[in-house]
Amino acid sequence: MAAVSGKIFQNVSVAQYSKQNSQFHPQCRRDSFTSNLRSLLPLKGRKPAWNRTLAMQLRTSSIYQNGFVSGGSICCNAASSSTEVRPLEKSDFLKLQNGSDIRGVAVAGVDGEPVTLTEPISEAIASAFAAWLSDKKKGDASMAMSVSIGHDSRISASMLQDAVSQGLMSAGIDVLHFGLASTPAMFNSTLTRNEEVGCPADGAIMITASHLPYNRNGFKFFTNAGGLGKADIKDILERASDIYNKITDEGLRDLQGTSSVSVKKVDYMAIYASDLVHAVRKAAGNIGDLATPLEGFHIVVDAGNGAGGFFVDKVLGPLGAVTSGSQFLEPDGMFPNHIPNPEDKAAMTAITQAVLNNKADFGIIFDTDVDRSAAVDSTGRELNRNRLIALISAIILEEHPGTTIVTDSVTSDGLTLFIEKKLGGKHHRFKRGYKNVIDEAIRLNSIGEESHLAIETSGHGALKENNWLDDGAYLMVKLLNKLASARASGIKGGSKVLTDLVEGLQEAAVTVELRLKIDQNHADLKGGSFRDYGEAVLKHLENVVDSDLKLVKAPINYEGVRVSGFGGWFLLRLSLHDPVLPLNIEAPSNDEAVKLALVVHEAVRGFSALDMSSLDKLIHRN
Ligand SMILES: O=P(O)(O)OC[C@H]1O[C@H](O)[C@H](O)[C@@H](O)[C@@H]1O
Repeated sequence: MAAVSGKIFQNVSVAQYSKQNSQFHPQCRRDSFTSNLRSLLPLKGRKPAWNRTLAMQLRTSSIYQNGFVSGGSICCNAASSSTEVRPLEKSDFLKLQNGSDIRGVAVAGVDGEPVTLTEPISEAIASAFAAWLSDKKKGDASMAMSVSIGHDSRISASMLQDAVSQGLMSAGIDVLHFGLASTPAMFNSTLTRNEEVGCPADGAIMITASHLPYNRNGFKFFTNAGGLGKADIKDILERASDIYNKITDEGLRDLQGTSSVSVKKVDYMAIYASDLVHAVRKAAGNIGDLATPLEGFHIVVDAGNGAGGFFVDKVLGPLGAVTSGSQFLEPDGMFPNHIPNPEDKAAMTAITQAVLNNKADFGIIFDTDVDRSAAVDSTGRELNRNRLIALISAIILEEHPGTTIVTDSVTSDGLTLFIEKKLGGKHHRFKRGYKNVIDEAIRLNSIGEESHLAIETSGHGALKENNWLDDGAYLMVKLLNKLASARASGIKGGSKVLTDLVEGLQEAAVTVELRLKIDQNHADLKGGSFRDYGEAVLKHLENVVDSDLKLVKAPINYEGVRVSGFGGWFLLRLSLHDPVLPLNIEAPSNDEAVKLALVVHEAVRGFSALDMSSLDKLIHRN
């Protein structure tokens, strides 16, 4: 059963898709594949988990069934049960690492994007996580361990959830299925004590590729110590490669044994959301109507068809807010309305328009898996990027005077002035990457420098009071707290109470972000890595800047080359993941922006593997 022109038909069985399969490797005998994993894994004194009946139950209990769009454009990567798995190189697994996440192509049909995140690979990754977790916990060998699994709205979610469940069960791990969930809720499930639902889980896996296109997917892993870091992800991928290849080397054996692990469906989002509701009620204090402190506020939410729709019925509704005009709340992994990404212009325009059309007091937008967010005030002013950081900083610095705010590297000079001069805090501009800023804030605290907020211009933000959970919903709760407490104290004016908090933030007239691609196949790289090449570009730029009296290199800088001049600044750095040098420029006018762009252009034009077209365009457009 196929779907047509962009629509996905649901309730389609996996078996029906077996012909539309992976380009990355042939289909596999997944049942046998799974059974063979067991010989490589710590079974914790349990019997092997997998059997065909359980597989069927898992498949039919999935919220989203695998599906595809006809016309050769989209199909899910469902494995058939008839062909064998071909061994893969370790490097194939390591290519799936994206900083502290795993990301790959899970849906076939996009030209030039072969499937890399197949069911057996995902199973092996989940089994490797189980082994990693078992090593970390170093507990009693007979101790039962559990892992929660959640996913965003992607069309490959169900397929990957099944594969991941199998990988965990093969390792004797009890599985908690949360279904559609947010990334922060998954981390939360490793912290929350709730015996009824089996929490805290020993580990959590979120199936998501954040805002990336529909054909991608990936995994984020958590324990109660937080999200796994780069080194752990590399370790897991290496283990996964061994598991995967050992099985294919040894051939496939028949499944034996019975299941002694449990698979439980849990409505964890209800538990997580009620904690958010409680936080806002608490912030409203003992004044006014405690149960519905947002009564009288009209708040619209744009979930971008990701996992954030729960915020309307499970958070804002119980708090008494009017939410009419909220949009794109239904999960739809084709993201038909806009990219669920608060950094995306079209997405911000959509929520701004919704606020204005509905004459709402406030607007909230989430990314696909709700670890990022942004807001819009009643006048349609976007509260994102530097403004959102300024706003949350103002709230945190009221609560913790003088504290250090850790941000990513592309934050503005105006933000530093605002945090340090207006709010009396300290701005620690660190590196790009949400995990980098969170880890840095934790490190600062550990050496005696108090920090309560780690936040990126991307909309990722984590607070000490919230266990350094990187949570877009909790960031918005901090803003709702302000609205609720203002109302409780009789202050009128809707979201003005928030807009007032960023009064005095200096903002550049011109803000530019370009991404200069490095051609990895270019002869200039001489077979070396794009990272080495990018570093060479940056070193050269630094030398040029050092010899130019009009330019001042940032005295403290943790990433790339950041330079002040012509009343503005620029930062050229290496992308965390891609063969790209992102260039950020902020300037008081177009002319000044072009002068800064020219500095970069002149310095790096000899590097012919670098795609300068966007820089050329900027210079010649003005
Ligand atoms: O270095 P870039 O390519 O700009 O990517 C940087 C971004 O990468 C990922 O999306 C991370 O989740 C973000 O925290 C980070 O800001």
